[in-house]
Amino acid sequence: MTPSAEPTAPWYDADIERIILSAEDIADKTAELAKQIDADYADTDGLLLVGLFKGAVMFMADLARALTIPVELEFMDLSSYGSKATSSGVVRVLKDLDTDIRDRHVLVVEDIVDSGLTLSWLLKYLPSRYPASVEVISMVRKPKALEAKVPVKYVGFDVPDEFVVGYGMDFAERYRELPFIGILKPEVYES
Ligand SMILES: O=P(O)(O)OC[C@H]1O[C@H](OP(=O)(O)OP(=O)(O)O)[C@H](O)[C@@H]1O
Ligand code: HPA
Ligand SMILES: [Mg+2]
Repeated sequence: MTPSAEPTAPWYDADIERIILSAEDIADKTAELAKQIDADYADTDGLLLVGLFKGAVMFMADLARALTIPVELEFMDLSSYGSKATSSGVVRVLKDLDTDIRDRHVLVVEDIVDSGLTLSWLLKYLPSRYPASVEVISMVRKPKALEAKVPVKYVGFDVPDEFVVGYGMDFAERYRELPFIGILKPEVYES
């Protein structure tokens, strides 16, 4: 599909190499994952969704509305990328949890798992707060995360090892609002 086939943000066409997941692909997958999660947590008193700023905001909003079990929304802000296209390798906590997660069923919501560094750090940190359980959902996953064996229970799509943007994902804070997920032209982040 060419970028201009999506009825939005034509001013970004020049920067997007190709769309890999349309808004419809994303919505269909969200509904499918929500159904699975509804069933998996049917016998619990509900879920605490922990979204990571800022990338997971779109997925968090859509997933929360697609689920039928009771959910509460919580956000953390961890950063390892800054304005670059490669991870700095160091995870910084910019905003911690505001609530006590003890005995709660936690589902970490991510837009993307790439090197797996952010998630590996978080999965070591959260057990220190004694949740009843911790699982992870991510709309997309890169091959490096698969190799690193980061435990992502619910995965929307496996995507190629290229820099992707849209549906919450940015490059230098741009492109998050695109309703689709596309590959950013390398000349945009190499320049
Ligand atoms: O698996 P990793 O290699 O750690 O990369 C994935 C993380 O990187 C991005 O966040 P970023 O730190 O760029 O912040 P943002 O969500 O505000 O864009 C993305 O939203 C994930 O949280
Ligand atoms: O490919 C990516 N795109 C946007 N943000 C990211 N954070 C890690 N990998 C990516
Ligand atoms: Mg980012």
